[in-house]
This record gives sequence, C-alpha cells and structure tokens, in this order.
Amino acid sequence: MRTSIATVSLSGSLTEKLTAASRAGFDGVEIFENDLLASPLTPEEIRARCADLGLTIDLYQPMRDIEAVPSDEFDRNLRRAEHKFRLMRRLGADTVLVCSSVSPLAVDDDELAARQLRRLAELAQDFGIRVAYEALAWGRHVSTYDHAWSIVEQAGHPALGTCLDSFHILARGSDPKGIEDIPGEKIFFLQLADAPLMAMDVLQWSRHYRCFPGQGGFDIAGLVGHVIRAGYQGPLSLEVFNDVFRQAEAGPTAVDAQRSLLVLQEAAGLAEPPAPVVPSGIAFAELVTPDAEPVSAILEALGFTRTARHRGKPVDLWQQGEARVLLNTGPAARRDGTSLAAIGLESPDPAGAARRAEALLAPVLPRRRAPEDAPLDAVAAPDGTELFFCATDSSELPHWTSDFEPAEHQPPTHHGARRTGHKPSPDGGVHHIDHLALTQPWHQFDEAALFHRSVLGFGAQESVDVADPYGLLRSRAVTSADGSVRIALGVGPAPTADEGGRAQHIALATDDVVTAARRFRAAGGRLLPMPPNYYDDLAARYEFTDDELETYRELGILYDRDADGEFRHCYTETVDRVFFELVQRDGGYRGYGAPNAPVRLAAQHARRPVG
Ligand SMILES: O=C(O)c1ccc(O)c(O)c1
Ligand SMILES: [Mg+2]
Repeated sequence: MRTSIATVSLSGSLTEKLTAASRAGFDGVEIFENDLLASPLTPEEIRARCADLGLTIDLYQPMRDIEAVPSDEFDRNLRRAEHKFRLMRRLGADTVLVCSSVSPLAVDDDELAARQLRRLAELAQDFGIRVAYEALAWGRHVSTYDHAWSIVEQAGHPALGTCLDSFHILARGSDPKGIEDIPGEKIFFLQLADAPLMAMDVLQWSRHYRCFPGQGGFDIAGLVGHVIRAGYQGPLSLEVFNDVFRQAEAGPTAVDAQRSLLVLQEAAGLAEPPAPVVPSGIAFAELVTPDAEPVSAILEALGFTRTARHRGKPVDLWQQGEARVLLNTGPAARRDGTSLAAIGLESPDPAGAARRAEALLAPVLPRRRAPEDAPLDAVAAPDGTELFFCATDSSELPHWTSDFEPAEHQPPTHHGARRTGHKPSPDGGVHHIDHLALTQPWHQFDEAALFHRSVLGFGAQESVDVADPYGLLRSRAVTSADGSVRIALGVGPAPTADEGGRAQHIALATDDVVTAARRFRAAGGRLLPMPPNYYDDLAARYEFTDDELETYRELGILYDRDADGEFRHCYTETVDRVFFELVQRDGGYRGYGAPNAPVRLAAQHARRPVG
C-alpha cells in the first residue's frame, strides 16, 4: 500500500522533513500546519519541492474547533476554513483533517455538529477538497471513532468522511471491529501510531509518547486488518508525536518509520518480504581495542585461549568451549576505544538473513571487510554494531574461521570442529556466550528493539527500568525463541551520559559460577566487589547457609530467582566501555538479574576514577 508520514513525526525544518521522508521511501506526507507556518517556502514552493521529491501531499492538518458551536462562531469558523482551502489549493492538497472540537463553546448536539460539518463540506467541495473528521480521544463531546462516524453519516455529504487514528481508537479502549461497519469509501484517511501501554492522561500520552507501529503495546496490525476489510483504499500514514523523535535526526527516524510500516504490512498480510531467518547462536563477539593487553589478560584469567590469528589483520581469536571472542587492535579501535564492534550470528541461511535485512532497510555492509576476508553477509544495527551472518559448521558456506590460522605454541584449536552442543563443565569453565549487552544511543532505543525483532526475527521481552545512581537505565532483551541468542539492549540515563552510561558487556555461561570466579581470581583477574549490605538483604530474602552467603560476598556474586529457575552472576573490572560477566543460569531462568543491576551499577560507578 501507499505509505505516508505526518511531518510532525520528524525533526527539523519542513525541507529536512520532506527530504528524510522521500529518502526513506515514503510516497506521501501529511503537512502539519505549524511546519508550513514556520517554513520560509511559499505554498507553491512546498508543492514543487514535494513533487521533486516524489511525494504527494496526502493530508493538510489540523483544522480545530469547527463544529457544534453557536452560529456566529460557526460563521467565523467558515471564514477561517475558506482561507485554509485557498491555501490548500496552492499546496495541491485535497484532503483536510478536522479534529473533534475541544472548544468550551462546543455543545453536546450531534445534529448541530452534523449540520455544520455538512456546511463545511459544501464549501470544501467548491474548492475540490474533502474533509476528514477525526475523533480526538479527548474531544469535548466527540471522543470515539464510532461517534465521529455517526455524525459524518448523519451529515450525508460526499465531501465529508472520517479519519481513523489508531491511537485515539485504541487509547480509548474502543473495539476496532466496528470499523468494518463503515463503508470503505467514507474512511477518507488512516493515521497510525502505537504507544507504550501506560495509565496516564490521554492527551499527554498522545502528545509525548506515541511511537511507530510495533514499538508500543497496541495491536496496530489487527486494527489495520479491520480498516482493510472495510474497503479502505488510502495510504497507511504515520502520525507520531514523540519527544524523542522530535530531537533525533530526521533521516534515521524516517527509515525506522518506514521499517515499522513494512513489518506492519507483513503482519497484516498486505506484504510478503523475505521471511526472517532467526539466528541459531552467537558465533563470536568482536571487541576492538587500542591496546590488547588489558582485555587479553582478562580473557586469559577467564580461561580463554588465544587459538588463532587473522591471516591479514591484527585480530586474535580467543576461545573457550563455544564462546569465541575476537580481539581487534586495528584502526577502528583508535576511534572508539575498547568497545564491542561486531557480533557474529550463527545463521541457518546467511544469504536469506541478509535479504530479509535489506528488505527491511538495514544498511547492508560490504561482504568483505578486507580483500583477504571470507565473504560474509553483514548488516549494521542502528547503533552501528556490525552483525555478521555466519555458518561456523556448514560444509557449503564460507567459514569465517578460514580467515584465521592457528596461533603458534598454543593447544590444538576447536574452531571449525563440529558443534557438539554445550558440554557440562563442572570445573567452572565457560561454555558459550550467554548474552551480549549493548547500550544504545539515547534516541535509538525503540528503533533498536524493532530492528532486532523484525530484521532478526527475535522476540522482545518487556522493557525494565533500572535505577542507576546518576539516572535511570532502561533495558529490553531481544532473544531467539530457544534462547540461543540473547541481546540486552539498554539505554543510558541521559544524552550526555559518561562512558559508564554507554557500557557494553559480554556475559559468559558457566555451570559453576563459584568455581569460575575463584579460578578467575586465582589467575590474577579482578572481580567487581559488591557492598556488604547487598548480602544482608539476600540473607533476609532467601535461606542461604552462612557458608554460601559468605562465598557470594567474598566473590561479589549476585543472586536472582524467578518462577522457573535461579541466576548467579558476577562481573569483571571494566576496560573503557567493556566488561565481562560470568553467569550461571539454572532451571529455566529467563531474566538477566535486573533486580541486581542497581547494586552492580553503583559498584561500577564507585570503581571509576573521580574526574
Ligand atoms: O494532538 C492533537 O491536537 C492532534 C491533532 C491532530 C491529530 O490528527 C491528532 O491525532 C492529534
Ligand atoms: Mg490523528
């Protein structure tokens, strides 16, 4: 279907918004009146700019407080409307949105509302314009879509129809099934916005927290299904008032918006992009660092072995069980310091995964980063992390490991060997990467969750808020259905957050975190100490033996439990942005130890040099 976006959804000048919408592949725009008022361009110039960019102007909006008012007031409203109709002619826009009145002058009289809207439609018709009447969820007397439709129906004029807005409909808790009772040709416009489910004033909710479909808690695809079954033929148009998007760069926001519509159309059965290819494991995590020493020392103390080195680049492969960490001391590190730059995802069909990603507007990266590399399909996540689709054990596909040659004087390597599953390692060894935690730029949290869900076919868990001593951290995990890939997406306290706010980490799975922690320490590793008060509290909440508790306290091991299992975890020191976590996940524990995160964050802040 045709796609459109309201200029209010994007940041910047009108010109910047139009350019971003066009580049992201939108067919049209809704011009928000304020964007036009503030623009130095004449209506004719805006019209020409849109035409140059291949955009139609699908809606001009909003016209407010028109209907159900005393007749002298209505006469003034008609005069105002006529003025706007002339403007719309100059713009080349043929549909105007009229939202239900919030005026104290408006009376609760549907018959009067219908009569006045009919009069407005007659005037509009003289200008070749159609009026789309929308119920604002906080309208004074009209606040539901079915009420707005019944007034439109009463008015009975061909130039008057209704505008449906998913936010107003779903925020009021209306049943969208009734949409199917509206004749499709009377649905003049469809505006789409999602929102996180919150208990708050509906106007504030709408003006600040709307988000793109798939980023909130509403069933937008279900609603669209009803609208399509009603026979609606117009565009799918995004109208998102959001405090974050207002500040973020328009270009990436427009791409995020277009991606949300692609996924929405797939969910509503209106489009069939290449199917998701869900990754089946983490092949590797790649750290870049300007100085290999500190991270190598930690890896070594954790029991990793440097098993191989890249044939053409300063990249080492460190391995333990199925956990593989690449340590890259190439040029990128000088720019970013120590950070998690890339993730290798085991994929049953790397080319298919890349096709899916490309169809969903993920930036596809060159298949070879350097001439000597094996060709690998790769895309960039919104935060710039490179995602490689790998097939470590496939006989037909190029191995990423073939770029590496065994390190000298090292024990025999396992890379390239057949996957044997996760062998129990009661000796405290690490057998695989349990999860990766990536901190997103402050304005890309919703985008990141939608990206990982839609491009990689992951499920997204609920977002959790974690108290940091200097702000609030939000975290949301995206995982493959079987839990073989888990990525925790976080967002730091503030745009200006220090490096701590942008920390990343690699969590390593062990069957025995106590032994693993002891071995790490015995090998010279430094564990993050936790405050004694935490262990007092653990003693109050759970029935540990004194010995057990003392062991946890001594090693800085944290504990959590859910309905399915238990979680024990501890942390290494931090190098620049990066640290490691050792985790023991027992039973079917699904979380990431979120209740312990405030204590961990405070402990990490306490270790940071004061500056
Ligand atoms: O918040 C508002 O005023 C407003 C205006 C126009 C719309 O289409 C809408 O959904 C909300
Ligand atoms: Mg609307």
